[in-house]
Amino acid sequence: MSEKGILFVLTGPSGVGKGTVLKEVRAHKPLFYSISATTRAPRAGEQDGVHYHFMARETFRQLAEQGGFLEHAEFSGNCYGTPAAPVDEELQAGRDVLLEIEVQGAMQVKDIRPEAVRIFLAPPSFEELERRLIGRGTEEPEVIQRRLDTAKHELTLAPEFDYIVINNTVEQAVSDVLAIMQAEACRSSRVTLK
Ligand SMILES: Nc1ncnc2c1ncn2[C@@H]1O[C@H](COP(=O)(O)OP(=O)(O)OP(=O)(O)O)[C@@H](O)[C@H]1O
Ligand SMILES: Nc1nc2c(ncn2[C@@H]2O[C@H](COP(=O)(O)O)[C@@H](O)[C@H]2O)c(=O)[nH]1
Repeated sequence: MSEKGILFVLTGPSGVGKGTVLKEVRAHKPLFYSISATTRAPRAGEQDGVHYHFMARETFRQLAEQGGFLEHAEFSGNCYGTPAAPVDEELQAGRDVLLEIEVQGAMQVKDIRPEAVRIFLAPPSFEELERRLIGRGTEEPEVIQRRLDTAKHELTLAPEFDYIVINNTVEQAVSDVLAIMQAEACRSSRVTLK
C-alpha cells in the first residue's frame, strides 16, 4: 500500500505573514493548498474558487451540518472552514497537504487529525504585528482592532503547537518551514537517506 501524504497546518495571528510565507514555501515544494470556504466578503482582487470559496452563511451552516468541513471556526465575525473531501483525496493519493488557518481551527485539528504537523507562525513583537496588519491596508480600523485583540489570546496558545517559527524575515521563516517539512518527511520515512 502506498504512503499517505502529510497534513501540515500553518497557523498564527492575522497579519503575522502566513500567506506571504506560504506563497514562497509553495514555490519551493509541491504541496496541495486547500482552498477554504468563508462567509467573508471578497477583498478587491480576490476570486471565488481561487482565494476562497465565498458563500452565504446559510450555505456554510448546511455544509458544516453535513460534515463537509475538516474543521471550521468563526473568526472576527465571519465563518471559515476547510472542505474535507479534497484534503482527504490528496492525502490518500500520497500528496502532502497544507492548511493555512486561524488558531481555533488549528487547535481542532489536533483532536481530529492528531498525526497532523502544526506550525505556529509568531511575530517578532506585538507592535510589529500591528504594523503589518495596518500596513496591509485590507481591513477597516475596527476590524484591525478586533483581530489584534484576538491575537493577544492566540499568542498565549503558541506552546500548544508542534513548532513555533518566528516570522522576522520572510526568507528565514520560509527556510525554517521548509526545514520542518523536510524533517517530518524523514521522520515518516518518506525520504530515502543515501
Ligand atoms: N517578515 C515580514 N516582514 C515584514 N512584513 C511582512 C513579513 N511577512 C509578511 N509581511 C507583511 O505583513 C502583511 C500581512 O501578511 P499576510 O497577509 O501574509 O498575513 P496573514 O497571516 O496571511 O494574514 P491573515 O491571517 O489575515 O490572512 C502583508 O502586508 C505582508 O507583506
Ligand atoms: N479555521 C479556519 N481558518 C481559516 C480558514 N481559511 C482561512 N482561515 C483564517 O482566517 C483568518 C482570517 O482570514 P482573512 O482572509 O479574512 O484575513 C486567517 O487567519 C486565515 O488563515 C479555514 O478554512 N479555517
